[in-house]
Amino acid sequence: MKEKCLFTMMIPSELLTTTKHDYYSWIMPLDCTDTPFTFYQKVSKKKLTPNMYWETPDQATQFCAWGTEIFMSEEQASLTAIKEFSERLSIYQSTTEGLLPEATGCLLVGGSAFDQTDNEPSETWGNLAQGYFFVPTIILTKTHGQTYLTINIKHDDHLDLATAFEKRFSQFEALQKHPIPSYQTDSTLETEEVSTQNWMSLVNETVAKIKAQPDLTKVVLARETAVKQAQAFEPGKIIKQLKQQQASTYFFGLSSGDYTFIGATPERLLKATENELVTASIAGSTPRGATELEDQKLGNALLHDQKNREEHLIVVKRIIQELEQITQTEIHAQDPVLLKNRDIQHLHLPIVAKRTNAIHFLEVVNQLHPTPALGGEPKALALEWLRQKEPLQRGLYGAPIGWYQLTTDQGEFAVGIRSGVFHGETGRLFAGCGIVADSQAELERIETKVKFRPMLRGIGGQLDDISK
Ligand SMILES: C=C(O[C@H]1C=CC=C(C(=O)O)[C@@H]1O)C(=O)O
Repeated sequence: MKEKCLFTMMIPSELLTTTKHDYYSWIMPLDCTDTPFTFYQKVSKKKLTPNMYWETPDQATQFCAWGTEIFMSEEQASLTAIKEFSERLSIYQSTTEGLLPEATGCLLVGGSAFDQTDNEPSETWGNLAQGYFFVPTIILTKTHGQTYLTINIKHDDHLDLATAFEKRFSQFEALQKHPIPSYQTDSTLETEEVSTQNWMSLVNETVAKIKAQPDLTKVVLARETAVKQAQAFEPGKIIKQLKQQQASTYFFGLSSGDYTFIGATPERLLKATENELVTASIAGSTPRGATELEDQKLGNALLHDQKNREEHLIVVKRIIQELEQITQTEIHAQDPVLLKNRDIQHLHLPIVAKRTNAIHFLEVVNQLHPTPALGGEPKALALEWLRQKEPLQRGLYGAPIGWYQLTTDQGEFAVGIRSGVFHGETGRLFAGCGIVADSQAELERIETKVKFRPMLRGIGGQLDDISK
């Protein structure tokens, strides 16, 4: 009882008297031994969904978000629909901070579908198939060394705000008291690359198409590995293993019901701050070497390889063209550098544009997605080819995943690659690669095999020889 009173007194008084907003958002700095990841493990183990975990490659920002009174799936989860939704909302926000810290407050979190016109029901993706976004009730964020708790309450005519905030805070405190879960050791994992021969035939067909139709220069083709084990996959355990095994990637997990999309992607789609739009071109790949010398040789060869440079330049040109159009300012392209992850190295070029005019962040995300690193060039022709020929359902694979701060029009989306979707004892991992006129099916098969590795490691799979 005493704790309750103390807590009620902490609620800023203006939050308790304000009315007529769609959302009431309270953001407070917190001294907390739990990290967003330890919290995520608890939330995920208790199957409190929807939930989302997010961590940036530099680890500067992490959050665990869960619970909701509003979620968007199916056609409501398209980038256009969530933009319209965000424009209608009126939010009252109370924070002791001057500026709202990153990934705190009234957020929309989640991911859109790769192809927002795909409305096939899906066993693989469940209700994530066409994208899934939610406004979380509780968010534990750690950003630039400080932890924050956000509680978001949706308006209701009969709402007693003090009671509503108290109830959420008690849920948060109850979870804090829970121990961090421990996990069973893995049971035997079965993995099967799906229809590899058909996929290689499609690579050959796509090369022939590109040669025959010179205005189509690149198509990114994806394939799947089916995975299965005796006990259900545990998202907290998978992300824990991913985090132990590699650095310098985003880590994300998005769950709705029994379906979870997980990944360790190196690729940023777009970060929007007040003054900048920050994106990157990542395309062109080679494996890591077994020794430092071999690694350097492979990296140098990649930097000077004409086919890979071309694949990369297609992405750079398109992103710059889109951003120049959006911001009405000129951007000068530099040469790419190497981005090295545990299993793979890429050609990488960060691209920064000034945020000059009142362009909606979600509109820029919509405009950029899919870049030619995931779709192809030109976008429309490549997507048409994929819709016609690619048999798998991409769902959220290769699509924007991240967070959007509704009160500031800022946020960050990564590209959902090096990823997989899990449901009970089964899962599907995805990997794709850019096909251009010079592509060879066998080399592309090997490249995608390397790209399955991060997630295979995360679920404790065997890593066989990439050439097999
Ligand atoms: C489509 C994927 O990677 C993209 C990102 C980086 C490099 C790529 C490449 O070299 O082909 C792909 O465009 C994937 O990992 O599933």
